[in-house]
Amino acid sequence: MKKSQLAETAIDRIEKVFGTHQGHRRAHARGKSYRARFTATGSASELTTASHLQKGESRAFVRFSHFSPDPTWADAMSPVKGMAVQFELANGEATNIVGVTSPIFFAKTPEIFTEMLGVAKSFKKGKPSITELAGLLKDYPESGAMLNNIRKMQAPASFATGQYNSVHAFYFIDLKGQRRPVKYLWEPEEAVETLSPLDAVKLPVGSFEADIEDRIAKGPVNFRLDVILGQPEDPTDDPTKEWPDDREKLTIGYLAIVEEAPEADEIVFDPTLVTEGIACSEDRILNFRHDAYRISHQRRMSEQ
Ligand code: HEM
Repeated sequence: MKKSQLAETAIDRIEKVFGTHQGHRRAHARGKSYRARFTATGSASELTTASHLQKGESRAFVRFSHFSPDPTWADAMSPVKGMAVQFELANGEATNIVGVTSPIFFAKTPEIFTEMLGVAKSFKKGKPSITELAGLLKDYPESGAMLNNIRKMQAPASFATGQYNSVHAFYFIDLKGQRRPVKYLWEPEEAVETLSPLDAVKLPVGSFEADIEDRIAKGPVNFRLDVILGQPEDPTDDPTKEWPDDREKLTIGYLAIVEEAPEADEIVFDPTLVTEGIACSEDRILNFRHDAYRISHQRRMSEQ
């Protein structure tokens, strides 16, 4: 199957499992968008020629979200939260960093992702095909481990207290053309804080949005942008694998989120939108996301 056909199938299956929600993103449907200022420290200059990572300031949009494709789900049912950032570049172009509060993804390839959604379809009818799912998890143990983690995972207490991972690796490319694998990590200025599942279920729908609005009304909500520097043995093609904890981290910038920006709701935060000085890794899930996000965008815009 061609990559774009597989992406159509994946989006069709998301709709089958979670419903079609007119005008909404087909994943991370509920969220809130903001304006931000990004200040690059300049410490990435030796590793990449990317213009927004040279010492200085740029403007950005940020969208916080709950992972569910169903916008009516309670905040607690989406322990994975998203933080998508789009930087405006001096040449009029843009580039994105899209993060979630999990360091890994549950499927290694687009085919596995789409196959798993095909099985999940039966959950909706209240008759989970346990045999099929068990077979699938036996074939893909990395997915089983991740799904177990999600079950145990605690949501951040606020969008402002989450740590957001790019999950995929990217390459920084320096002036001489040398490539260095990196992963991004947004670290909150506030202490990292999570919610117990018991506290999370008490929260009314939309409480995360109300909380972040309150915080921003009082002053900027701040994040630090770190890159984790990969070593040659670290996998760059597998989003189900974390890199070892002891990898060097470099702080390359600070983000101050300052005001609401509903106009950013239309943005497609395609993680493959990189700029000169940065390249996507070979990770097939990362590259698949380009088509999936385009299709979701087409569908949601045609419904407005
Ligand atoms: C097979 C893999 C994946 C598929 C098919 C997929 C699909 C989607 C779709 C359809 C959207 C909505 C796009 C739009 O309408 O603008 C979306 C949004 C999002 N996805 Fe994924 N996704 C995948 C993997 C991931 C991974 C690995 C991450 C981890 C960083 C991620 C994080 C997000 C976030 C944070 C958003 C919200 C972006 C925003 O605020 O607009 N996704 N995803």
